[in-house]
Amino acid sequence: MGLLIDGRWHDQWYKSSKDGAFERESAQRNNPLPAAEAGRYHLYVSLACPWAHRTLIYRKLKGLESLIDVSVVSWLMGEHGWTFDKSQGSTGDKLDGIDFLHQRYTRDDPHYTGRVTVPVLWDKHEQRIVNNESSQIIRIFNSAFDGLTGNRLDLYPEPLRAKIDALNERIYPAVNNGVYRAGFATSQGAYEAAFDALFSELDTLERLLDGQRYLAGEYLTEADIRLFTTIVRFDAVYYGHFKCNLRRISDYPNLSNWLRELYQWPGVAETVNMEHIQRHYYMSHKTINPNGIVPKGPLQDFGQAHDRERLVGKKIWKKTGI
Ligand SMILES: N[C@@H](CCC(=O)N[C@@H](CS)C(=O)NCC(=O)O)C(=O)O
Repeated sequence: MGLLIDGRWHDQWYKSSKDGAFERESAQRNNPLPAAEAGRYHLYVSLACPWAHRTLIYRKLKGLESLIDVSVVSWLMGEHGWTFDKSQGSTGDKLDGIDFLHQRYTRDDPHYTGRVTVPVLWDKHEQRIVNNESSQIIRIFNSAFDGLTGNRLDLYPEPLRAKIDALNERIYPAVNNGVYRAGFATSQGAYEAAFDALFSELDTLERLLDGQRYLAGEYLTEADIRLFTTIVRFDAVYYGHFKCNLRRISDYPNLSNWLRELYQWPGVAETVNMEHIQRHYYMSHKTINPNGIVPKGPLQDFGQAHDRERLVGKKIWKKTGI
């Protein structure tokens, strides 16, 4: 794993702050979509990555599969960062067969400095990265192509935006990024702070989901998708590999039933790849798992019946006009 400095690749582990806390670099490409066109954009993802996973779910739910093709990187993020090694689960780079994702970044900017992350939304016409921030790519997918697809589903409906924003603001630091802050901490204090904030938020979410079907109420929204991609990885990876082991998700009845409902949502299960997920984390993070042994468990079946029908659910909000 590493980063680009002035367009040159350097193999380097994450730097943590003085007190041992992990700090995630902000995404550097935050552009809106230039124009909605079928076939113009290409999506780069890792099937292991929770941030990239959000974009894959949106691509399914919003009917974008025939408009936006995808290249999947290999599960192993080693000395060259993300690669297109087909022997390690990659599809290869479908655009021009590059070997490493960092080559895509330097094609955008030959002097790029920063981490080379997924997801990436690439513009084939302009030969540049439109956006590499998942929270923005999913907003683009939520509406930009509606005129082409006729898809009216709205995961960020106007009347629920304030609620969704407030949920995201809590859940991102404590849970989505919180598991990484626990796993990549390099001091006991930083680890414990992340651990405590994580389980305090999971306890709050467990209570919230006791009385309502989804995070923002009766509709499935962006807030649920963003949380889902972390929760579905939790027991298999974060519990052990990142030492988030106060409780498993399977110890939380509401969270685990909510997880199953989302997993069983049409199209979602096809976006979950446990082989990529487990291999990526355990094989790539050599500082925390030096021998790269991948655990065989736990036994999980997200296809089991859930009990969420006991609560009122209205599925996904539908836009009235496009
Ligand atoms: N803010 C970004 C974060 C993306 C991110 O950190 N992705 C990880 C994979 S899970 C990555 O590519 N890491 C490579 C690195 O940091 O070197 C987003 O949400 O899109």
